[in-house]
Amino acid sequence: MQHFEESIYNLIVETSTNLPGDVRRAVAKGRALEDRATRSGLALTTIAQNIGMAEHQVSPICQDTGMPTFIIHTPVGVNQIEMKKDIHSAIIRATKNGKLRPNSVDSLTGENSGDNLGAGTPVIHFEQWEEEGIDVRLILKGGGCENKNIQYSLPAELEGLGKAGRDLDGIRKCILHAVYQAQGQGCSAGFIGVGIGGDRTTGYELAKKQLFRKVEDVNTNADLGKLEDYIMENANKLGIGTMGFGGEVTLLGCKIGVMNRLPASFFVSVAYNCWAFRRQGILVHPATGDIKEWLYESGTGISVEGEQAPQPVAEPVGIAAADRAASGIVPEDATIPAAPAIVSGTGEAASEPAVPGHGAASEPTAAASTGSGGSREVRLSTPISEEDIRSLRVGDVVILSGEMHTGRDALHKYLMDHDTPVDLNGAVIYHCGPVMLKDDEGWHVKAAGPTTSIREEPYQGDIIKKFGIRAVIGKGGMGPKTLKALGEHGGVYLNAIGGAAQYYAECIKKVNAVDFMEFGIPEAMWHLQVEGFAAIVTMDAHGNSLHADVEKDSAAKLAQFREPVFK
Ligand SMILES: O=C(O)C[C@H](O)C(=O)O
Ligand code: SF4
Repeated sequence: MQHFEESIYNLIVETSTNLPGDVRRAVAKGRALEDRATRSGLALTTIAQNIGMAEHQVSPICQDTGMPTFIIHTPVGVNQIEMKKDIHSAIIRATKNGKLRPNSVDSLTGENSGDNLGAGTPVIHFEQWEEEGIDVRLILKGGGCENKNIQYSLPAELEGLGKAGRDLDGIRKCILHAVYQAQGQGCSAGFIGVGIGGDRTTGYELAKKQLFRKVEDVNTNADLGKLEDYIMENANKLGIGTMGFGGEVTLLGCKIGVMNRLPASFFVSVAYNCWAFRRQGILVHPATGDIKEWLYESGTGISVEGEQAPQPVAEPVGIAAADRAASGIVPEDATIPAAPAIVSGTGEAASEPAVPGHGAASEPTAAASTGSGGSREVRLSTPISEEDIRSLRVGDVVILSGEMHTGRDALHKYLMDHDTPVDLNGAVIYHCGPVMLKDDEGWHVKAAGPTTSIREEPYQGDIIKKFGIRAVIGKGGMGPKTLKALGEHGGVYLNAIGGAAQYYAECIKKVNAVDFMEFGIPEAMWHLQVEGFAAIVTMDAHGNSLHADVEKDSAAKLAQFREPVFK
């Protein structure tokens, strides 16, 4: 099978950079349901633009290319040992070429192997079958959405929903709760795979395998098909929205599988996948290793525009996101807009009605312009003053220029009891683990979207105060400890659009330097020169948190699903 390594390399690149057709149609459907001028609507526009950029630049849709997981069916007689060697070499090549982020980290030492190989990685499941061809499927599922997977053991008492029994209605409650508990942290709007039964291990495996079904297929089990339809009709009533900003679209797909269980156990396992639902497959010739056919429809040419009733919507700056997305590629001569789609073309930010429970925006600073609906676009350069930060309110869109510093799990733990290598007074910390490539000119950013910020909650408040940091950028929001520190010290949390890795890479004009390379590329402290980096204030220095409000609001909505539906 002399071409098998090349075929696997092509599968990896296609999966990482070109969102498949069925997923794009689901994103387009979601966009059609969301008001374009809201934060969620504009986040989806940024996502659409990012999808086109990734395809055009053949670069990772999201910087987190996850735990490469292969499910391979082979006819009898195929040498799986040789296949595994070819897969490893393709993984190494794809990592070296910046199509995968080095993601294999020693769980005890924290050391990143640098080439995505290591104990248990990549994941390769081989199964034999009666067919002649070799069927290879790959999913790249990132850590942030993997962290939102959840497993229920029935019967159980579920928050807001009461008792969940060992029946279809109990399963219904588990699935709704699974969508609720993810909030926006797993980069909603998401897709879920559900596994009913099995033991703890096989239940989760079944859930993940459901993600290999096509988005538009019909469940062969009529009862489960009805449950899938019910979930798709009702999960969006939770109002969590894209990125957890609040909105009409929280879930884009639900696929449910079932298997036998032990008498003592009744597990309902949910695999939560973000909007960057990257899975692809190939049928391979068993003699030559060539690709005979692709198993999921390519995304090329499939619009993520999403037809919407004509609405007075201000087009994003630069070439309209819709044109980029519709073409599926970013035209060669396209100038990537400095002010991103989060900000409308007229310089007005999302015309979101004022966030419930938040005061009207204070007087705009010199660099601000006021959009309708009370939110503003505020241009700031680092280092940022306390006055400028305290003038910001939840809902404002901040467009940043100047130097910012990446920092996530390893750095935050380190800074708790060490000093910082750079002055962080007035600085911006970006929760991001980028894909980076180095050549003779130095380091280049290949993908740089935000990571889930809640993981830094134990450290963030202390670090903000210890070093004088003014803004933290990430996604999914942070908790009460950080919110308190923002008020005491004068800081804000800015929510960037999760998964928009090409979008934000475009705003990074230069890599000034890097510290802590010993933490590995994703965890190092990258000092980046940015221009036009846009993100939304979702936690401000006045005690306001959009995340707390959406969580409270969606909890109340969840409770509406308490009464039995499937009797
Ligand atoms: O690891 C990352 O860069 C992002 C991660 O997938 C996350 O969603 O937090
Ligand atoms: S950052 Fe968001 S889009 Fe990227 S892998 Fe994590 S959850 Fe998915």
